[in-house]
Amino acid sequence: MDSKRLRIAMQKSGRLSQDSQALLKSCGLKINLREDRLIAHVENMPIDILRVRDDDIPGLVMDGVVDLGVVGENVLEETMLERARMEMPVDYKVLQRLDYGGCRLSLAVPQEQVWEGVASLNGKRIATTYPNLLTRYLAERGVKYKPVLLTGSVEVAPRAGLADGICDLVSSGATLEANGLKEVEIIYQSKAVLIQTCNELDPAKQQIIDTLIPRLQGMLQARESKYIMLHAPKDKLAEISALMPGAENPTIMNLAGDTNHVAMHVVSTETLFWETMEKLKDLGASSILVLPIEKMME
Ligand SMILES: Nc1ncnc2c1ncn2[C@@H]1O[C@H](COP(=O)(O)OP(=O)(O)OP(=O)(O)O)[C@@H](O)[C@H]1O
Ligand SMILES: O=P(O)(O)OC[C@H]1O[C@H](OP(=O)(O)OP(=O)(O)O)[C@H](O)[C@@H]1O
Ligand SMILES: [Mg+2]
Repeated sequence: MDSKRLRIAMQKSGRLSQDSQALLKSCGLKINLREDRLIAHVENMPIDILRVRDDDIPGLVMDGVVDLGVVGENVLEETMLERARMEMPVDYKVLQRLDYGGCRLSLAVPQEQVWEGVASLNGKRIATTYPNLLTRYLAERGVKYKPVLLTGSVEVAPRAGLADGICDLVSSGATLEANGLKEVEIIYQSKAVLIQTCNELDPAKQQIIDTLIPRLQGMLQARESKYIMLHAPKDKLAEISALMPGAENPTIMNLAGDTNHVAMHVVSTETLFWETMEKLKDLGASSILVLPIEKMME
């Protein structure tokens, strides 16, 4: 592998892989991806993408084997605790928190069990893939438990008689429900993050990162912003602006043949809910259009 090319580690397949690929593509990277290949070359920039299991990403970054990595904060924190325990290096920099991979690490017990707080887990068997995060959480609360380490299918452990409860990732809660479990305590909230090695980088690599970060931030900002166009009565402009978050400096234009109304264009930092649109209408606004923004640079 060419050491002058920036190396980014990403999950090969799973919950983060599609979104991570899409985000890099939206930053202008042309990724020549072949499903069977573990390294994908970026055609238009000196970047290589390493496609690995998500568990390996924090270690690859902390050991300086890759320059950047995209991983869930849950895996990052778990790896950090594990490596600290083993007295291995744990240095990394968070370059950007991302807007996908949102989930929580939660404790869950069988639905029929009456929940009387974490103290009731004392001496119980808990199945998890995240023993370090779980141990930290329970130790802070004076609870000693018996870990049952599983790397997948954690939710079936109680029914299979392997454990009394579980500690696993939840987003919609459908997997817990399908396995007769209820979420009783959230122990960690997570999203995907872009991290960088603390090793000194070649200036050429640093320059690529300096180009990528504003693009990435522009994409993330654009994704949560909307371009709003509407017609507004001139005497209600302040009230109408106040309903649209982040819309401090709207563009105001005259409307041909109408002296009472103006056209108003606004970049709002949040999407507009139906309820807000209804309030705008009550204030006399009309022709309200909400458009997605593809890219942004301030
Ligand atoms: N239900 C979910 N909703 C949203 N994000 C999730 C969900 N489950 C997991 N994640 C996030 O995505 C990451 C990857 O999850 P996935 O289930 O694909 O991991 P995995 O099975 O360990 O994959 P790998 O084969 O790479 O080890 C998790 O560590 C977490 O940050
Ligand atoms: O609350 P929910 O929306 O049901 O999501 C939670 C499930 O999602 C994740 O697994 P995933 O589906 O990624 O499969 P895996 O365990 O095989 O990796 C996680 O490990 C849970 O099992
Ligand atoms: Mg994994």
